[in-house]
Amino acid sequence: MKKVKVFGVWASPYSGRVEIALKWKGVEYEFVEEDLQNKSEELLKYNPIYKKIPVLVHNEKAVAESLIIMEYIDETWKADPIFPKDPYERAQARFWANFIDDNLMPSARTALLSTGEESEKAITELEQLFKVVENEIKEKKFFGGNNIGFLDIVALVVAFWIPCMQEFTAKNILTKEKYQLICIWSEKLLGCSIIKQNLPDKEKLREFYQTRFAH
Ligand SMILES: N[C@@H](CCC(=O)N[C@@H](CS)C(=O)NCC(=O)O)C(=O)O
Repeated sequence: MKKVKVFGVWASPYSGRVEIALKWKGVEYEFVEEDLQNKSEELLKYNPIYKKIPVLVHNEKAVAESLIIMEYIDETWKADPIFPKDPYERAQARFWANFIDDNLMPSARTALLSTGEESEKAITELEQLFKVVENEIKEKKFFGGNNIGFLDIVALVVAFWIPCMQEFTAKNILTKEKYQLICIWSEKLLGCSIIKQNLPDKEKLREFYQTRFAH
């Protein structure tokens, strides 16, 4: 039995980022696919508070919450660090990761998955949030500077999942015309082999969203 297990859902950007961090480090792991409509006893045991994926189990000890799991991975397997060395830069990376998860993701979910006034309002909000991200990227190649790191992996949701969802829902919010720097960064990130090889299949993802979020 492998000593590292990830409880996740193949289509989830949260478990996706944990898998990419493990691949980045070359850590072998077993992926346990969860059915969120019928959560396993193990998931409930390992994450009794939130009952959510992803959960990383290392030597029978469980760590929940994707951002915390990524920190744990970086501290446990030290080669090829994903966090910046400098404490200030590390603090900034955590700040922007929380911004993405607490502000951008909920807003994108409502903008893309709801309809009518609720969606319109969320689209306006999301456009403002994209402007903030665009301003943060500026001339950097990646979020953390010249190399892909923690924040780029977290922000993959902007480079991959949101564009897929836009395509599936025919809502064109994140465009090259409006957010040139985000789109240039996205292309570079998606061109990186570890990232490219570990993203879900787009057609499979489309089917997943169609069945899961059909109105
Ligand atoms: N803040 C959590 C969010 C994870 C999350 O939202 N997971 C969803 C799937 S994408 C989940 O497990 N949902 C099940 C539920 O809410 O019951 C993290 O970063 O790990």
